[in-house]
This record gives sequence, structure tokens and C-alpha cells, in this order.
Amino acid sequence: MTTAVADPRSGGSGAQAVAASARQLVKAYGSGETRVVALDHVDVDIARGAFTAIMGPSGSGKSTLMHCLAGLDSVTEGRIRIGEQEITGLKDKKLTKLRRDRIGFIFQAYNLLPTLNALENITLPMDIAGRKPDKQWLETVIATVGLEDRLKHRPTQLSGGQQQRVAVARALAARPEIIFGDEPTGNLDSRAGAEMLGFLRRSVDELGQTIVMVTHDPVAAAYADRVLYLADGRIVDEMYRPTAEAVLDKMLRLAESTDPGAVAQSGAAPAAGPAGRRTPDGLEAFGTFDDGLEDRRDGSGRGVDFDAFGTNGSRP
Ligand SMILES: Nc1ncnc2c1ncn2[C@@H]1O[C@H](COP(=O)(O)OP(=O)(O)OP(=O)(O)O)[C@@H](O)[C@H]1O
Repeated sequence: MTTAVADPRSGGSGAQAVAASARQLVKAYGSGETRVVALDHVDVDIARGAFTAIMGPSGSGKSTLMHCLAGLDSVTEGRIRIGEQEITGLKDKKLTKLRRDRIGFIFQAYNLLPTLNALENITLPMDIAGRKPDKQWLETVIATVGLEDRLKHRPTQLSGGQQQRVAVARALAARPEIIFGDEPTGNLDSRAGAEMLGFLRRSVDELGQTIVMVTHDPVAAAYADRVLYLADGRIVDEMYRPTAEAVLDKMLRLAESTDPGAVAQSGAAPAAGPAGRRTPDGLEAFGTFDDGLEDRRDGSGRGVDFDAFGTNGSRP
């Protein structure tokens, strides 16, 4: 299945620049009886300057897709491009350089170096690449993630949320061509998560940053411009301008179509009640169903400093 980057906001006519793409991407692990096809002929274009979320049940291939797109994992078949450059077939050294110079990462395990303080961790990728940080931008990033008074602290002296903010600041500071995040807000409480997502959103809107994020959380996905749905290693659906409700609804329908029993057995009554309370059971296949949905989604939930991050009104 081919997923073109048509932008419905421009009436579907204007094709957007592509930041990364996969063509007929196959990723298989193991061999013989233990062979697992994690990605099954995936075609996808990731639009430049847009925020893309990847969703799908546990084991559907989300992380594998992200790792392959980011050049962190080899592919079994197919081609990956970052911008115009094909990365499949690149030798390790070139791939490492490409990742270092052009890609930013935000993982749940923050991968901060314990011997460096927060500021040093934030600027480390640029230091390694021999690039001077743009001082003004660095200050903007640090101020926005609220780390000004923690810059001299080492990771062990920071809370989990602060460490994650360092990791996000590190990814953004170098202004990479594309940032990949694997559940970037997974370990944050809802307030810190909303702040982080607001900041990522702002970096897309105001700075043209390209972000790809794997998430299980409909609220997080609602910050994106586009949601891709994976099931069994294939892209089975997508949604532009998502809302948390619409994402949740789509997840429910996909869970029903891939495992009708799960939703039926849960006693779910999809027509009744608020979407967020329907069928946590039926959504288990999607991993961590976020029970805090309503808290963060309702009108008053916007008090969670969305304004401070310039996202008020439009998201999630
Ligand atoms: N290193 C590996 N060796 C063997 N199989 C693997 C490996 N990594 C992933 N897989 C398998 O590939 C499939 C896709 O895994 P992947 O981690 O991409 O799924 P996911 O959608 O990110 O799942 P989750 O939401 O649970 O993190 C799964 O069946 C998984 O068991």
C-alpha cells in the first residue's frame, strides 16, 4: 500500500516536501520457524515540517518502522530515504554520521550521559559533530522546556521528567532535519507530557521542525498533523488533523476489525457513553490505554499551560 503525502488542508492538491520515505520496506527478524515479519512491504512518505504520529497495537511494527526510517536498524528489503539521500546500503560510518548530523532522537530511555551536566548533555551531539550551538535558539529551547535553573545538574540530580526535558532539548537544540520520538512522553505525568507535546507542536509550527512520534496515547497523537495506523506490519489507515476522540474511535474500530472478540467480550457498548470510557479492555491490544484521557482533553484541561506553549485553542 502506498501512502502519499497529500495534504488535505490544501485541498489535497499540493504535494509536500518529503523528509523521509520508505518504499516496499520489509523487516524480518529471525529465520525459519521463528521468523517474524515486523514490516510487510510498507510504503510511506513523511512530510517535511509536519508532526506525524505512528499508532497501532502492540507488536504491530511501530518501533521497527521508526528505527528503520531513522537508520537505526537494517532493512530486509526495500529502500529508505532521508530527504533525497537513500540510506539503505550506507556503510556504518556514513550512517552514524548521517544520524549524528541530520537526525534527532527522543527515546523513553533518555540516554543521558551521567558524567555530564544537563547543558553538556543538551549540546553533546553538536559538540561531537564539531558544530557551534546557535546560542539564541539554545536559550529558547532551554527556557521553553524550563531547565534554566537545572543546567549544572547531572542526570542523577534531576527528576525523571526533568531528564526527559533534557533529552527533548538535546534533540531540538541541533535543529535536525527530522526528530524521531518513541513514546517521548511515556514516562511523564499528564501535565509534563502536555507541556512537552505543546513544545514539540510549537517547534513544528514555528520552526518548521519535522517530527515523527510513536505513541499509544490518543491525546498525544492529537498533537500531530497526521496519524499513521499500523497493524501486522502494514499501514492500514491514516488520519489528518486528528482529535483525541477521533483517534480513539479509530483505534476502537481497528481493534474490532483485527480482533472482534476483544471488544465484544469487554462488554463494550460503542454507541454509549464518552469514547474515552468505552472499552479499555478492547484497547489492550494497543498497549497502554491512557485512562487520563478525559482529564487532559476537556476544556478545563487546557489550563495545563497549553497557552504557555503557544498551542492554545487548536490542540489536542
Ligand atoms: N529484535 C527482535 N527480534 C525478534 N523479533 C523482534 C525484534 N524486535 C521486534 N520484534 C518483533 O517484531 C514485531 C514488531 O515489533 P515492534 O517492537 O516494532 O512493535 P511495536 O508496534 O513497536 O510494539 P509495542 O507497541 O509493544 O512497542 C513484534 O512481533 C516483535 O515481537
